Amino acid sequence: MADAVRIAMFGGTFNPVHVGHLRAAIELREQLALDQVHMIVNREPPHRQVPGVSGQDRFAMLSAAVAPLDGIVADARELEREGPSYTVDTLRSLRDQYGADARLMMVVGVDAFLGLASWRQPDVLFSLAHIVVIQRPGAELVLSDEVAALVDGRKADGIDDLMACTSGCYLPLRLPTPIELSATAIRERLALEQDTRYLLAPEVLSVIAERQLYRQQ
Ligand SMILES: Nc1ncnc2c1ncn2[C@@H]1O[C@H](COP(=O)(O)OP(=O)(O)OP(=O)(O)O)[C@@H](O)[C@H]1O
Ligand SMILES: O=C(O)c1ccc[n+]([C@@H]2O[C@H](COP(=O)([O-])O)[C@@H](O)[C@H]2O)c1
Repeated sequence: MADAVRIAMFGGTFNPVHVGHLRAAIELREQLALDQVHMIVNREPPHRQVPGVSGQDRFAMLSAAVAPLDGIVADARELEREGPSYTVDTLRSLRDQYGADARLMMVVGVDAFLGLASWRQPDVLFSLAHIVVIQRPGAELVLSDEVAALVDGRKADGIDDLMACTSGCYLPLRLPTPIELSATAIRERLALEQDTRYLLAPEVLSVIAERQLYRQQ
């Protein structure tokens, strides 16, 4: 029998997508031997203010950034749904697309993972996917009691163990090249008209210039 397909969802507000996200997607694909990484821009983040830059513009930056990358796609499915972009709905849609045998992984950075208990139907997430938590410099993986209870008994013993089943496990993962960078820091630089080269992909810089994004009113 052919090996089961390995798919990751790497979701974000991506306002804008930066090299921390892009290196993480590339290295995740390598480390987990993934067939496809779906980078998914949320339309309406469930847990923070609606971003000043539209979903379409954030998607345009993401699409341009991943166009040269093998096995990494910009996915618009959350932009096509009304209301807040709940991850549980997105994982259902990916599960429907790839089928019951697919190894489906939800990927989040440590900072996002620490808030898991306040997500919509956090226990259901595990019935749809594994959760892979990537380290992020400056964010320590110290779990609240609520998150500890959610992941209790689910920790995988490494990548092979994770890939032995379709969903339900949790794996903290160190990537080879952690990058200390946030979209907040980028927005601050852009607001001050400071140089953001080598923090953003050149393709993203072009979209920002063409669409005149992040300009002060
Ligand atoms: N430098 C990074 N290294 C690893 N993971 C990251 C990094 N930056 C963001 N992430 C992860 O990528 C996902 C999407 O993050 P998001 O789009 O909110 O970026 P951000 O840089 O955290 O943005 P902001 O500063 O606006 O909060 C989250 O799971 C987050 O933890
Ligand atoms: O489903 C939820 O309730 C939920 C709550 C908080 C965050 N998320 C998702 O987590 C991902 C990371 O969020 P962010 O804001 O750090 O980019 C992104 O895909 C969000 O839509 C999802």
